[in-house]
Amino acid sequence: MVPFGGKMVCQVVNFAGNGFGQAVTAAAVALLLRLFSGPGPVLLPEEEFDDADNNGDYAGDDGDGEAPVTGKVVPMTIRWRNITCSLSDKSSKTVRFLLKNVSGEAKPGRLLAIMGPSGSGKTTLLNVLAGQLMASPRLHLSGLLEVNGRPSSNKAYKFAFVRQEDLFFSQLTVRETLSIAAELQLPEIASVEERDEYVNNLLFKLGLVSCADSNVGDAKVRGISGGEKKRLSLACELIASPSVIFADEPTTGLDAFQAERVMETLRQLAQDGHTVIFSIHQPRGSVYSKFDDIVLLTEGALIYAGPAHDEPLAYFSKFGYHCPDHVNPAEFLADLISIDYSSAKSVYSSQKRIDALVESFAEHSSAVLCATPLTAGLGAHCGQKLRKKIVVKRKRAWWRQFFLLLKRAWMQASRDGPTNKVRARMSIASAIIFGSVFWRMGRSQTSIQDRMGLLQVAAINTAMAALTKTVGVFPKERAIVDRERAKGSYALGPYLLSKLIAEIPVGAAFPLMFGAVLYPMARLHPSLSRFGKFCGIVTAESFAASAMGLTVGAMVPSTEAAMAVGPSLMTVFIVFGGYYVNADNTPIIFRWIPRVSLIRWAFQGLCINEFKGLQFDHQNSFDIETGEQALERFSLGGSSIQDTVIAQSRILLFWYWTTYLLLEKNKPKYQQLEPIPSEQSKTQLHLETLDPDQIEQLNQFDPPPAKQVESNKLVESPQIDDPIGPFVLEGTK
Ligand SMILES: Nc1ncnc2c1ncn2[C@@H]1O[C@H](COP(=O)(O)OP(=O)(O)OP(=O)(O)O)[C@@H](O)[C@H]1O
Repeated sequence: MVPFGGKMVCQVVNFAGNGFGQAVTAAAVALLLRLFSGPGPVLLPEEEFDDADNNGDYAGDDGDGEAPVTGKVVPMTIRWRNITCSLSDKSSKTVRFLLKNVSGEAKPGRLLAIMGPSGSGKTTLLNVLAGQLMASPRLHLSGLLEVNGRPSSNKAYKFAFVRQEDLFFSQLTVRETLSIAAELQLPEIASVEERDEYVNNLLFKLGLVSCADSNVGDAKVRGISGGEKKRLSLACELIASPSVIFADEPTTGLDAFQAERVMETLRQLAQDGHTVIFSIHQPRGSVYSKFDDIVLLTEGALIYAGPAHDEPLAYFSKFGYHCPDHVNPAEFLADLISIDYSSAKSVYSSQKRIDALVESFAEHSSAVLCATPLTAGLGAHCGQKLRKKIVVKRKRAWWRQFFLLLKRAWMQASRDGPTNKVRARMSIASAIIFGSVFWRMGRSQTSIQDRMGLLQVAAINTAMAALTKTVGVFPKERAIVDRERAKGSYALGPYLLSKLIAEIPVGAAFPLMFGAVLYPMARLHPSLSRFGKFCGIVTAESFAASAMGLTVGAMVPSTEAAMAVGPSLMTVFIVFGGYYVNADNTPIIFRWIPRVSLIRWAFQGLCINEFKGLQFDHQNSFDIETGEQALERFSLGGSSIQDTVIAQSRILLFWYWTTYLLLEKNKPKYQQLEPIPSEQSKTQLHLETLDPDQIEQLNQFDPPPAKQVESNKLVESPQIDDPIGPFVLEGTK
């Protein structure tokens, strides 16, 4: 089929008068309306933190904290030594050290806080310990990490990672969120009663009973509080009974009350036998008092690691840094290890102080490292057992995953009143605008052009509405899905299929509303079956555009990027939508585009549906008398509606398949921890990255402990390349 193009449009404009202008006006008005209405509601929650909720049924408050959570916690001791993480910059040939020879230990039943100023490497260290540092060719990561006396692999034991951003399906209640997560993660739960008991225990444990039946909510509709979201994140992570819990700044953004409750929850979890490691910026005194151990980092270097409470204060007082009475120790420590940027002099003096403290701790820690037996036999044995368990970890059957995900997707799509209301209003408003512009089209010759213009605009509007809705939501949903899939909760196939099916009823409602208002207003082909087909075609197009939105969302890293890419890509399909350009008149490389343009197929289907069987008023011999003649003139005569629907279905499947491949391909990849290189090769590796001046500087640098040559750059120190041995870091008493 050769679609009609520019020349034909000119001819039609000549005989149709203002039809083209009407179409452009309507499209412009619709576009403005869409622009000013914003990107539309977002289904998934933004990070929203708020005030305290004083009616919480919190475990720590009421003594319910001992309600058992199903699943035994296997004690895990994590030790790390000489963790060095560097970031190379090829253009400037420099290496920046994010972590410098960091060593430490986290034990079961203890709460370990990683503290330090912003940018000191807390999150980097946490990610390294959890094996979750995103891979990058510029990064180099080395060191030793062992779990219960065995070299660590993050698949060798169960761990939870609570990230800074809490992401949930906003329309599910707290209980539903946990129930579905439990069913997906624990195939061994066989009955509904068992599941409910498990979930109730978790709700008690995390102090979520009072909000169990509240929606999680999002930026548009208020749901649970920020602190409750954080505890829900913890609850979701606890489902698999992890031995180790990592939490990245769990109190950031929370008010003091909520922060304390979250910290109390972590302390309870530690008391239950979990090893808890978290980063924290500057806790208040009551929060600091809950820590068992701390690691103090500054500019990636260790300044103290060992017991918390008074030990670090005693340690630093040895160097003349005394914590005044009634001062929060955490604030004192934060000030001590931060660079004061208020003046050049203060920068110099604080940098000098920090360098000296880093050096002292390096010497001190090598002096106080002493051998302690591991919970060895038991630990290693448990590790082995776990490894086996995880290797054979079962997933729910494919169909069961599908039904659970279908249920969740349906709840999310159908309950999202605000989003659905806005979509409904937009569909009806667009239909009213187009219906007014193309009000009651008659059967004159000029109405042929009007009809074509209206059908093109209807196709564009439908596609854009579906696309913008999907790209506004999917990148965030993808983040949840990535996290869940990283836990092995389900496969991509059931997820995508459940999403497609769950969104059919809600997704179809809006094109139907659009059609129901526009059709009579514009007085399109007056027949019920034609009206049905009109709605069917725009609905199919809407799903194809949504599928395209999924691909865009899977391709780019953020909603903002998806919002930029999606409409731009759609513009290409609009240009080749069958109305504006004849593909035969374009360079050969563009001629395939109309075949994959969902707008062109929708337009073609709508035209066939509209024109077949219509009679037009005619006076001259060259006038168009029938709809068939009009279709012939626009090279649409040889096709059928069925062809166009099949083409739309193919396009839809193509975009779903592409989304699947992209999601598979863009799975997060983590940086491997390399063993510490031998002395010689390490020096060589380091020298390769330095310029002559820096090598000269390094040659003058003699003493063994870590030394900062330039602030936060070019740090290296010879390592003792001995195998990791059991050790403990102790503060000086
Ligand atoms: N993949 C990376 N690429 C480039 N720079 C990185 C990367 N990862 C971390 N950094 C840099 O390393 C430094 C330490 O980052 P990190 O997030 O660990 O600090 P932080 O102590 O957690 O800071 P904050 O408290 O502000 O979150 C920062 O300057 C950061 O920009």
